Amino acid sequence: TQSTRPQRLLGAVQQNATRGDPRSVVKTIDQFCKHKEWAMNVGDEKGCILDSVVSELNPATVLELGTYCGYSTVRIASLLPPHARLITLEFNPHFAAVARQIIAWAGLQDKVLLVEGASGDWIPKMKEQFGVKTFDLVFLDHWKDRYLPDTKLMEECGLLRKGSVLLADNVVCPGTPDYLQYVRNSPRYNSQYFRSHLEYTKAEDGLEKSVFLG
Ligand SMILES: Cc1ncnc2c1ncn2[C@@H]1O[C@H](/C=C/CNC(=O)c2cc(-c3ccc(F)cc3)cc(O)c2O)[C@@H](O)[C@H]1O
Ligand SMILES: [Mg+2]
Repeated sequence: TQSTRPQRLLGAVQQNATRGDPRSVVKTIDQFCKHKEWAMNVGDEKGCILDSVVSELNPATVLELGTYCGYSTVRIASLLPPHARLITLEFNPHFAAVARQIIAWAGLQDKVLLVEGASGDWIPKMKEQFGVKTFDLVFLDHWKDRYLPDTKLMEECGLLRKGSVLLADNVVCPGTPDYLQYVRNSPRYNSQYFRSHLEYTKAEDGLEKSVFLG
């Protein structure tokens, strides 16, 4: 049977990255996407911005929406303090299976909880199912038309506190116009655009960092 791109990406990690070394997993995926096949990982340029936001925030609880192959999951989890936890939501079982193996190859499975299912179904269950109070950081990188409804849902479910940070990928390309308009015009957020490029290309893209004001 034909392999899928995520399977080929996993193969590259298993052949070239050092087990237990998140940086080598990240580097291997970026090499694969630059020289073999493009894939929709946040990439190394926006990834450095992601790293700086995570390092500065030093979050105890992180939510990622849209795991895909686990590239940003590995980047974030590798920067978390020992008892911090990252919950990542992915509704495609094949992508989830690949991501689990990539997260395990990086040795980060103890910090990461990959939950299979749709964000809209799981966000309302975060408190009762996982004992989450609020999230210090949310990384949005799933279907672009879900950023706004899921943000409103997180507000309604009391999952954001004063100072919680939303970091959104692709606010320029493919673009998330309704989400941007909301966080940039709502009095409940302080929003900032970090200009960068679409992963592995010269096209413009960027990350929007929005601090919830409570
Ligand atoms: C409600 C719900 N619940 C759970 N999982 C969910 C979910 N909605 C989606 N997912 C999951 O998350 C990933 C989806 C990511 C979507 N990302 C993009 O479409 C994307 C596209 C580009 C891109 C840019 C220029 C182009 F020409 C082509 C593509 C770049 C990117 O960085 C992207 O992120 C994928 O793994 C999907 O199964
Ligand atoms: Mg993205």
